[in-house]
Amino acid sequence: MAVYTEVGTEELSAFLDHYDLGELLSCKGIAEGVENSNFLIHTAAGHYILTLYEKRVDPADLPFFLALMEHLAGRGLICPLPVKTRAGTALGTLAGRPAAIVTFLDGMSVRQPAVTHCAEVGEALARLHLAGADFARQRANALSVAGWRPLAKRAGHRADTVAPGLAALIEEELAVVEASWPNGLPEGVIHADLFPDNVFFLGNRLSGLIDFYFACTDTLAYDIAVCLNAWCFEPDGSFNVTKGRALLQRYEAVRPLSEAERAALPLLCRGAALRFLLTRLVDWLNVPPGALVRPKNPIEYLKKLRFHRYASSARDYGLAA
Ligand SMILES: Nc1ncnc2c1ncn2[C@@H]1O[C@H](COP(=O)(O)OP(=O)(O)OP(=O)(O)O)[C@@H](O)[C@H]1O
Ligand SMILES: N[C@@H](CCO)C(=O)O
Repeated sequence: MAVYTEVGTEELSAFLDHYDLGELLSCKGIAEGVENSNFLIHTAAGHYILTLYEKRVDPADLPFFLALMEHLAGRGLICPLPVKTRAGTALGTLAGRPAAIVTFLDGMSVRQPAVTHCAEVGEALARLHLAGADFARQRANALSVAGWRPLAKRAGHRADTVAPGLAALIEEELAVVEASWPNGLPEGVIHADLFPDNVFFLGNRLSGLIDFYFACTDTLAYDIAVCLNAWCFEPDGSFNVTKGRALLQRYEAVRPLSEAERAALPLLCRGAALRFLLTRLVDWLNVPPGALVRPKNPIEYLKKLRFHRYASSARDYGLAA
């Protein structure tokens, strides 16, 4: 579920009075997502998404996320556009929470991405990276390599209750990525969480990207590594090199990779798998009693990490020599 905060019709109508969206016709809570409370609202002006930002989002980061969506939409990327009040602000307060309204995007996410979906996402990611190149704001990635050891500490030896030997494996992986994490690769705005549930399709054509709430300034190729992890593995845990090739080729058709980025790809993929293994592990071990949120399975990322440990070059991901 992802409605943590309920909103009364009267307070929502009063909130909407600040916008040029006309009368409120309906408001429905959206079950998907785990971070924030989301509502589909229908007003005289059309359909919109209302988001109430919950505890894991730092309110100080919200101007970055909202300005980024506006910037990217302004450069032709299909992503939610924050709607402004008559006074010109995109961020307000509703039911005691920071809140924003964004445009509704048509389309549906895919559960089992096919090769063609991977290709589409590769192109969209490259376009996002180019569109973000002149975005003036910066936001450090709190979940990059320096943020992983504190997560591992939070899990501690309880990791072994999820898979025997996991605590030691995490320790080994941290040592590798901390010692050799690449510096000096091209940086810019990255989405950092472009999983299939954050990409919409109409048929086989990509129709929009959502959920920019992990976006930050970081290594562009790391964003590719996140996508290779999220899009190109099969349910049995094997890497589908045809999907990898499709994603990388369409990315490179828009933004070719440098030799240094290609060489770093296996390590970036390894780091990205460790990042999602760790956040999932911490969530898995700390489900609040009675919570309706179903944590995501960390083991999926342990399997992916095992693949990356044996990958020796970008060719293992489908990139031509
Ligand atoms: N602009 C939009 N247009 C259409 N639907 C949207 C839009 N934004 C969000 N949604 C719907 O709301 C759901 C949750 O949104 P989102 O993924 O941003 O939430 P979240 O709580 O941040 O989730 P996550 O767990 O992915 O971090 C999406 O799966 C989608 O169904
Ligand atoms: N995409 C993340 C969840 C946070 O959005 C995961 O699958 O672990």
